Amino acid sequence: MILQVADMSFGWRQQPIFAHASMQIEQPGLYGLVAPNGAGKTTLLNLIAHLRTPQSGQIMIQGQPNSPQQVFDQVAFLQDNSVLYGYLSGREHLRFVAETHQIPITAIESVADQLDMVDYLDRRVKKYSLGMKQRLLLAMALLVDRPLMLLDEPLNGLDPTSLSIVRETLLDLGKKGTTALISSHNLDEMMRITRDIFFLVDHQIEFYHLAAGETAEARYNELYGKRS
Ligand SMILES: Nc1ncnc2c1ncn2[C@@H]1O[C@H](COP(=O)(O)OP(=O)(O)OP(=O)(O)O)[C@@H](O)[C@H]1O
Repeated sequence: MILQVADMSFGWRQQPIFAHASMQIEQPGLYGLVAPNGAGKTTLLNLIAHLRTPQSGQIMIQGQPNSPQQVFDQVAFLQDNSVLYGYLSGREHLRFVAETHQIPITAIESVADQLDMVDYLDRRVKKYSLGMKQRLLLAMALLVDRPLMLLDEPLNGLDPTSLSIVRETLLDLGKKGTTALISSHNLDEMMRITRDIFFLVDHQIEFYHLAAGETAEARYNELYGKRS
């Protein structure tokens, strides 16, 4: 089992987010994570990555509890751009990631090339646009190259060209047997990446495979109220 969340509950003081929720990923591949704003997508990714602790229940990665060591060994996490340092360049971020994970510095060039970032790699991040930051965050996750990738809104703020670069990158990851859990509000783009989607509904995590002809938007509207 690649990822197992079992009977997990987590909430803030007045607000339950998960109540005895469970999820499983048995097969490698790309999986979507979809829910309305504030439902708990980022919280779920933080719980899996051990940045938050559930009040009850278990989270297992590759059959082991999600200890900090297990997360370090098995998981690459693309968080939001608040984890970036404005006064450092993209290359400095990638160097730092490579050093802490004992990855050869030469891997930086190929990741930067793959995401078409070479032109701005030496500029300070405070001068980056939102889309440039998104590509740097994805580059950092790709460099770490773990069997399980947690990608929090990797499609956010991308122009059509960047979107197609990122889409191809994610599809390649899926082909090489990496597992990625990808949150997004961009349902059309999500469907081009995967038809296997986890939806957060009533404090539970529901898996759904979109059948041929079915759209993520129709499923979303069915689950969250609006009728099309
Ligand atoms: N540190 C915190 N303290 C209290 N409540 C929090 C905290 N962080 C998040 N929340 C609340 O937890 C809920 C889930 O937040 P989360 O960021 O996981 O949602 P999300 O599904 O990722 O939302 P979005 O689509 O807007 O990114 C929200 O209602 C939010 O207000």
